[in-house]
Amino acid sequence: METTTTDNTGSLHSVEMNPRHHILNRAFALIYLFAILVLFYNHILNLLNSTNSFITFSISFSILISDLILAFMWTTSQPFRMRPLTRQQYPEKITKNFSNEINNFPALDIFICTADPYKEPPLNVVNTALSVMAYDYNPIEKISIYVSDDGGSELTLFAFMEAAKFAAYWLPFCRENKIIQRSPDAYFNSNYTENSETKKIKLMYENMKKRIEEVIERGKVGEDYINNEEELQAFTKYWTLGFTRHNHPSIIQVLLESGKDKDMTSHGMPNLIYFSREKNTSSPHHFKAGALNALLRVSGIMTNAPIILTLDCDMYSNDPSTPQRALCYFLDQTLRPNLAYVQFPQTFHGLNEADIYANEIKALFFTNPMGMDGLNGPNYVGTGCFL
Ligand SMILES: O=c1ccn([C@@H]2O[C@H](COP(=O)(O)OP(=O)(O)O[C@H]3O[C@H](CO)[C@@H](O)[C@H](O)[C@H]3O)[C@@H](O)[C@H]2O)c(=O)[nH]1
Ligand SMILES: [Mn+2]
Repeated sequence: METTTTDNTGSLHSVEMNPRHHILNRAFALIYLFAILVLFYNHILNLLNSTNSFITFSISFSILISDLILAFMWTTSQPFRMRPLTRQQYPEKITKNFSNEINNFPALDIFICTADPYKEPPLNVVNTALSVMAYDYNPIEKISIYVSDDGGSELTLFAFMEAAKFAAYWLPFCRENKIIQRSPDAYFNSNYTENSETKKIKLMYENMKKRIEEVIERGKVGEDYINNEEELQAFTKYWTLGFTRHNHPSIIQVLLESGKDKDMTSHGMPNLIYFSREKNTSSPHHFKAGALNALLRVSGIMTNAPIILTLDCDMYSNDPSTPQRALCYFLDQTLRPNLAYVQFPQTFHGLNEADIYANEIKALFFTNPMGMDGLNGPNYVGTGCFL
């Protein structure tokens, strides 16, 4: 396939324009436009011939209006087909060409928003967090994960206390075995090779899952689930009489402290912070946007990383080199003045194979953003975005 690729050797990323793609898209648009014009010509003829009966006139007229709306929608989507771009990153070059960067990646703050422990099970949020805590990042201590809980739920905090303990085993397991799926749930549902080590870690995951699910079922964290004085203090300090999810002071609980907490192999760990912003019924909370604003203020004081990744609670990262891929753009000084964010597309799991209902939403996450990239840059889809 003939393509135009811009890749100065040593560059951390390349951009590819496929001229055949462009010509075919444009030719198709032209043929389609011609067909639309013929259609409207036909509609107008029908309209003129139906003036003697009110009913046939109104039918012809309403069909014309509907087709006008569809043609308008088609026209607005066409610019995205004119100049689509494909991008490629070379994270392995960060090590080669930026030897001084390898031990000095910039700090990265990761925001994960959740809002309700019953609609968004904490076990899923834990999987989201573990998939990014286990990123290949050097040093891992530079990563800080902030979990924003708009549900203000002790159940979510409990789930993350458990996750912090499990992470001490999960992170070295992923690192040493070069696991790709670093969300435990996705990993144990994949075709992994079973051996004594995977059996052991699966058992630990199942234990954590059982504890989290039992607590959710009971609706409160019983004393028998609390392991130490520190945990007890966190629950009794915040969840006092009069605490409701719509009315409570802010809660910040540091569950893992990088530099202090180590995993089972004495390797460092990222920061893990549970956070629930202050809420009261008299002021609007502005949903996820409000949560992100509060996270910006908290992280600004605690870690203030130059790069932030935003994630929803119902997703996980499926590639441990993701932050390095984003760095391929952020480390490029020539790109920097015009670079607002680096966004990854969402892919969905659990769809039927042929995706007959188009649940992948390919146009929203692939086709349109790649087309916008060739014009002025893609729109922000709200998640999976480094900024
Ligand atoms: O008061 C709230 C309400 C929601 N959320 C979180 O916001 C995220 C997105 O909400 P969801 O209900 O899952 O929306 P979706 O339609 O699945 O998400 C898409 O649409 C949202 C609204 O446009 C964007 O914010 C998301 O990034 C985008 O993935 C979730 O993590 C929620 O936990 C909060 O933190 N606080
Ligand atoms: Mn969602």
